[in-house]
Amino acid sequence: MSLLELRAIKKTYLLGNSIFGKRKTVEAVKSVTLTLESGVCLGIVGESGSGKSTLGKIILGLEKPDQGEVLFQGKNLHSFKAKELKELRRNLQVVFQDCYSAVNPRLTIGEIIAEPLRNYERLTSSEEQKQVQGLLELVGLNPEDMYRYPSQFSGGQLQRINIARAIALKPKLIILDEAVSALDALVQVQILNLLAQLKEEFQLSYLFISHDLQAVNYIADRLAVMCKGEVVEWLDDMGQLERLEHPVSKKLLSSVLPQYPGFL
Ligand SMILES: Nc1ncnc2c1ncn2[C@@H]1O[C@H](COP(=O)(O)OP(=O)(O)OP(=O)(O)O)[C@@H](O)[C@H]1O
Repeated sequence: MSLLELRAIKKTYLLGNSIFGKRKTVEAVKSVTLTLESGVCLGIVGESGSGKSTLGKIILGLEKPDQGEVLFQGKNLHSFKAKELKELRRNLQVVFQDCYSAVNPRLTIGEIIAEPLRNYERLTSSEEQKQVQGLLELVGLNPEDMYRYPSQFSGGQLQRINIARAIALKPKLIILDEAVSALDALVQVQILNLLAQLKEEFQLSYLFISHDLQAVNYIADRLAVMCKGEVVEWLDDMGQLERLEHPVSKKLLSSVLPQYPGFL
């Protein structure tokens, strides 16, 4: 059984009225079917507006698809009862691009990382402190950082804190939505290395959403290329990047393989 399965997902947004009074719509996701196996990092790449984030929001339950099904461990997400939904949230975490707005500036780092632990586990304060400090070390930060505030950290450090919070409950799947896109190149590589190491250590699965094929290529095991709401190409093996054929794939490829005779 796949960890995650999307079956013919469709999502259309209603926009404002056109000048003729008809409601305009945008088909953000047209008919997406894909599967993600346990322990795998699936990269979803595509240009801006191709529907990547909408897909992520649908999996997270932040948006409801107009048609289609999302199955998590074989079960339709939209049929989940309250208790199952709580369990799903434990197993399904997310790290967004904007590391600053993802944290409450008035809370200490310790409180931020402890939040999922407080929601799901009954720990004594010394157990909680030990876990938070362990998580900080795991993401390459200092245990003493738990007493500091978000404004005292760089973007890369804050993204490490967001990752620590995301792995606190040892989820099965983490959606990484442009999670390294706002960071400097060197910091991006450091965070990608950290994500790869955590994936191995905790057998995590990732859905790595990005417009940057270079970053996707660094971490993903498999690849889905999206264009105008559809998956237009699929790779089971990242070693076969040169085989990509769709014009959008070729355009994205030129950033990874500069010698590629594509759309430089
Ligand atoms: N809440 C919304 N209301 C109306 N249109 C939306 C909404 N969210 C997304 N869209 C539209 O749906 C399409 C897909 O957007 P989406 O954000 O999923 O793409 P994306 O590939 O993630 O791009 P980006 O990386 O720029 O966010 C776009 O045309 C976008 O304008």
